[in-house]
Amino acid sequence: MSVQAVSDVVIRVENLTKEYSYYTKEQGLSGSIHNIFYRKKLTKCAVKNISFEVKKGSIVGFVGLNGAGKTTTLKILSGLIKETSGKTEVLGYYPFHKKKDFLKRISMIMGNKSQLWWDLPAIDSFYLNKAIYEIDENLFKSRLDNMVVLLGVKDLLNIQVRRLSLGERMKMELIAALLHYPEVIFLDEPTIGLDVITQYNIRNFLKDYVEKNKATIILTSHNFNDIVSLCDSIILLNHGEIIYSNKFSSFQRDVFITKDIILKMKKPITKEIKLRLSEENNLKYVTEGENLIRVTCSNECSIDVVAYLVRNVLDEIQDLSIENPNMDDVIRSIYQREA
Ligand SMILES: Nc1ncnc2c1ncn2[C@@H]1O[C@H](COP(=O)(O)OP(=O)(O)OP(=O)(O)O)[C@@H](O)[C@H]1O
Repeated sequence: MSVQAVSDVVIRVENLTKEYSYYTKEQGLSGSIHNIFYRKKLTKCAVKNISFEVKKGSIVGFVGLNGAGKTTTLKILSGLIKETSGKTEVLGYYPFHKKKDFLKRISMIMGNKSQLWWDLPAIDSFYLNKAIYEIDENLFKSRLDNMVVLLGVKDLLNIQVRRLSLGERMKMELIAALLHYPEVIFLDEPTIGLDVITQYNIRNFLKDYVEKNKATIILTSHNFNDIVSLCDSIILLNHGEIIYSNKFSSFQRDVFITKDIILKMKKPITKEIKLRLSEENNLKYVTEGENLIRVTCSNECSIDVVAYLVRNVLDEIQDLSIENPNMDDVIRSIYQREA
């Protein structure tokens, strides 16, 4: 490996394992009293012996079903919790030492947790972060102005955070987390619960930030659009283990190989329409309800299939849309393949 390639790696994880220990508690008052004398200890292995590297300037998507170990890995990488075994290095630091210099160069944003002061306007939290991260006054002002304009929240800076909508608050969370211009950002579900326009704006904002600052992001998401539009590589976790890791382009070629064409018909689907569809031997479709048809086809064939449908049933179609497969279905298909 060349010297250049070695210095490009900003996150290095080797044989990382995290086990949580916890106790069961029986129900009710008698259960609580019983618990004082006898507690059953349980262990959950959330991350099992995983290894990977992330290069500077890349956006890596951590994908997996609920409980796969994504958040646990991000918490270890940001120094919030300690691993059980294995080696982690972020920007050359061991995260759990939580050195001031390290914390100044990273950020962790959790879509379902807030770092803002709930009863104060967001601008107060921004000034608090300015003090914590020792950001120069002029830099602070220019960065804040820039982000506020990009995210369209200028008029909301002086409103109490608890009065903001979910999407507005998420934009403020991003500003608070990025004011110190972190080089490595851990994003846990950044678009959870947001409408499509807000999701789109936040993705563009993040792309712009990475491009301009050569920052590195690891993000977890159950939203395929986040992965498709942001990530250049993908790591798939299942029960704490990495079952797939590749560049996003290869992932698309390997796994993300079908499209669903949804036809909304003007009238309930008749036998005659089904007959016309089945004339195309390889066409796989299912009907959903009275007048929805879902045709699944390979990516390369999707244009031909749309052309075929338009030729054969155009008069009957009220609406047509093309969708990528559902994220969880794709993950499940990889699990089955790996199994
Ligand atoms: N503090 C804890 N104590 C005990 N078990 C925990 C703790 N935190 C997480 N776990 C368990 O570890 C496993 C991995 O959890 P984690 O939050 O990392 O999953 P995830 O992939 O982020 O899931 P999701 O997509 O639902 O957010 C889960 O089975 C969870 O129940």
